[in-house]
Amino acid sequence: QLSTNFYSTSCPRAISTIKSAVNSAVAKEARMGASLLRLHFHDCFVQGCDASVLLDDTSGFTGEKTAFPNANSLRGFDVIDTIKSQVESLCPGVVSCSDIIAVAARDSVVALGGPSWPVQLGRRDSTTASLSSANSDLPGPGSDLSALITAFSNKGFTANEMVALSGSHTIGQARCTNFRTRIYNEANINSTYATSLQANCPNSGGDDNLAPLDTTTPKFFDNAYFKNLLSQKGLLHSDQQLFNGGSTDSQVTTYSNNLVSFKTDFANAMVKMSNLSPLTGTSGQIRTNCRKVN
Ligand code: HEM
Repeated sequence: QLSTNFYSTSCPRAISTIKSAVNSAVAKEARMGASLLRLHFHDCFVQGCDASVLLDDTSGFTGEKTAFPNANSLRGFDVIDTIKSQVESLCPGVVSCSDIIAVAARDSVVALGGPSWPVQLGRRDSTTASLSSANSDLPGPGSDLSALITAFSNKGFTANEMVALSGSHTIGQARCTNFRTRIYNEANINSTYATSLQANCPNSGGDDNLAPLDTTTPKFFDNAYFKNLLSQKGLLHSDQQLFNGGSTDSQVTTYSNNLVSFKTDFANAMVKMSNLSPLTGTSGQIRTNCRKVN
């Protein structure tokens, strides 16, 4: 039901407006590209790509922003607000918040040197959100390979697609609280790498101190993430699980040697992720303000 030309008559400048805004946000801060990509993932894995992740908590409504994977972690809400107000002034009540996130995620990857993909459009926005689904459906950084495979399989993805999508961690940052156990207690980590991370992630305190998920080129969407895994330089426990003597090792090796095959598989998996259970037709609504139900 979605189509790439959904707004071509109702809001012809919507897509170029989103792209310009993403390009300027990424030019200002490269990490914002990573944050917008992650926002799309955390939207789509919880109730489908319906912008449920954008809804603010109020006294009578609990959204997803305080879920463990999101709280003090998800970013990019202001950029989405800016884009939304620009497209609202062009075409009031036409462009959904969920479509804005989907296009912004694609444009972010392109801005950082990654592949492009066609974004199907026509998603509508939810009137609900689910804190409990956000807590249960988004995989955590302590997950083992089997848990990662299951979390993605629950959303219809193969293990191969899970590995390709994990290549997102070639950009962006993580907080100390999410990799502390790994750098102090795990054996399958490069010891020089672990020691260097410990300087900015003490045994206690500094929970929000950041380190790049890709230690070599964190502002560039390439295959360095997979190369790092071969030398046990995955930042998160879950990252290194993809190359730890298990069934996904060979795919990691392939991606580390073949940038084109990673980019192709990543783009295809993103198309699939972007299409997770959209609201269409008369379901949901086009929110005026992405942070609240009309
Ligand atoms: C395979 C399971 C995954 C796990 C366990 C996981 C976990 C995490 C964690 C813990 C962080 C750091 C958050 C923080 O410290 O505040 C992170 C960051 C990030 N994740 Fe994932 N993630 C996974 C898959 C994905 C997927 C599928 C995507 C996108 C399609 C993605 C995109 C990102 C990006 C771009 C960042 C950096 C965000 C920023 O710098 O603001 N991740 N992830």
